[in-house]
Amino acid sequence: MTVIGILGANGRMGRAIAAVAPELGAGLAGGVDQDGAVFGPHGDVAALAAASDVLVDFSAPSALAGHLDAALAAKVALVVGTTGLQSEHHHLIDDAAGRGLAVLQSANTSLGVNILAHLVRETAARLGSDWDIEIVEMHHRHKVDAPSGTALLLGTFAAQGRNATPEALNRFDRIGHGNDRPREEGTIGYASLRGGSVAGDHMVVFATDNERIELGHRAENRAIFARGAVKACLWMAGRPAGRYAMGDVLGL
Ligand SMILES: NC(=O)C1=CN([C@@H]2O[C@H](COP(=O)(O)OP(=O)(O)OC[C@H]3O[C@@H](n4cnc5c(N)ncnc54)[C@H](OP(=O)(O)O)[C@@H]3O)[C@@H](O)[C@H]2O)C=CC1
Ligand SMILES: O=C(O)C1=N[C@H](C(=O)O)C[C@H](O)C1
Repeated sequence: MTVIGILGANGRMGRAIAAVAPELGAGLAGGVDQDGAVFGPHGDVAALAAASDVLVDFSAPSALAGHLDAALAAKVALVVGTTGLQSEHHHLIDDAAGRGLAVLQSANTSLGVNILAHLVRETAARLGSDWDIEIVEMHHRHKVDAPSGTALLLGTFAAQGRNATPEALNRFDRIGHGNDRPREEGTIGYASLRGGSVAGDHMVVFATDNERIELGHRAENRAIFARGAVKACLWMAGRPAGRYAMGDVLGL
């Protein structure tokens, strides 16, 4: 049986993962957060890593470097679901993969969003730059990062469809830069709403003169992310070193 250690175990996602792991046939070594053990006998990340086949991290970007080091030292795979990652965090992940870690990073572990990402890439590839792309997301009032990691993931797939990088196309600054700027052709815009208990809604709008295509996904609860994360853990345990994505697990 694959045994999982949960990082960020006291959080909404950490608790959701602990709840679904048994029904998917995974064992639990325990869970820690920044204050130590949340459940199980292991009081820090190093001890938990040593007792696990794979670690799963849904915590905070500031914790990532320590979690990568602990996984490398214990020679166990790591699944990273934390969002709000900046380019320096992605470099740390690439570096750890180069130093022998099997690491999967995904801003959204649900099947539905990963299917949606492929539909977005395909749609963007078939439409010219006279089709404006806007990504709208809504999440619960406790979420700290914006735009969501999923919105950025969907924007990356849209940019790929246009043979471009998200860095070249993304625009985050429509508000606060004066009132004299029409939309720049070919760019990808983002809007973030926060309120209530929304688990995660995403909509990608392709708009041109007189018509629109809207491709979207609504998460009704966190169990969809938690099940995807546990499936990713089961798939990652014992994998060779390298950086993986949810599409590898799902065969997309
Ligand atoms: N990939 C995906 O499919 C999904 C990703 N997410 C992402 O997962 C992350 C967690 O979300 P959620 O569970 O809602 O957040 P919560 O705030 O509920 O939980 C975060 C957990 O991480 C712990 N934590 C915070 N900072 C640190 C640190 N520096 N070191 C160790 N542990 C730390 C917290 O401990 P404490 O309580 O002591 O502060 C808490 O246990 C977010 O980035 C979110 O966007 C969420 C859903 C799905
Ligand atoms: O914080 C959340 O809750 C979620 N975060 C992820 C994101 O930033 O995209 C995934 C999901 O939408 C829920």
